[in-house]
Amino acid sequence: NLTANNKHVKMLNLDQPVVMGILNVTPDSFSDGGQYHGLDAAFQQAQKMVADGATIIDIGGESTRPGASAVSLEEELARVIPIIEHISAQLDVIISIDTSKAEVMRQAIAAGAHIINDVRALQAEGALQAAAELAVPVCIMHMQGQPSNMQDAPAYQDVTAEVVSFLEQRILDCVDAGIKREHIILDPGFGFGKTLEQNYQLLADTALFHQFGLPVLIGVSRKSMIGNLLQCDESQRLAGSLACATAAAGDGAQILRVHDVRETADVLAVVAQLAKHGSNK
Ligand SMILES: Cn1cnc2c(O)nc(N)nc21
Repeated sequence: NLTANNKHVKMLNLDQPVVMGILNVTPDSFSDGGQYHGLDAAFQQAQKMVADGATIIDIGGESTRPGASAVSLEEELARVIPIIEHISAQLDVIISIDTSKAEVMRQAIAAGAHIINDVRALQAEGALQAAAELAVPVCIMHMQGQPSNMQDAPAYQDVTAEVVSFLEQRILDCVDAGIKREHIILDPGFGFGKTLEQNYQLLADTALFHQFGLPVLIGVSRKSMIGNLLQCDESQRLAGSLACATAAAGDGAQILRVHDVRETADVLAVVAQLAKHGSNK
């Protein structure tokens, strides 16, 4: 169990897989197209995701889709702090801040966020120290390259072995920096410097990421690994996303980061029910 920050002590019980609802407050987010840019619209979306079964709301002010451009600190803060304050005051839900910037981490936690979600695994200036000082759960994710170039030519000898060993080393770096080991959440980083085949290899290998005894977060919702396979745009990727969620949950993933909360929560309920009946194979 991950205890969120002392501001609102919330227990994140991961005995069963939980849904993390995506709340992009960016004008170019690849799926919502920034329709939640306004505070009220964003809050209503958060409210709906909580009602639909989201245990965590992941708030991001800088799009990390392939080719996305960087966002200034001021702009990112302006996008995320108001909505964090609003959700923290009005909803009983765990809030994660999707950011790589140390200052955004600090201000987001001060504003009521409980978890740090960093696609750059705390590699930016001051991020490791900030996460250690804030003493909250933190998700570290593997990315090859940067959003601006990661999909140009992803290359691995053995994608799973290399992602596993990156996370293994990053855990050591985090612990050395003073982060409690039990506060760390691991994420293979689907779509972050991986080809379609490499993404499916990682998904097939989900169970291997449990070797560290830490929660595993999976984010495949509506991604190109589904779109390129099915040749469809984001609005047509629900079935593919749910198939991936089913596979990941079946392999013990604890947190699923998704756009379609209701449908994913239903999938997890069925997977949990099925898991109660050990097979007789
Ligand atoms: C912000 N973001 C986009 N995709 C993601 C993924 O797969 N994992 C995590 N932790 N964050 C993500």
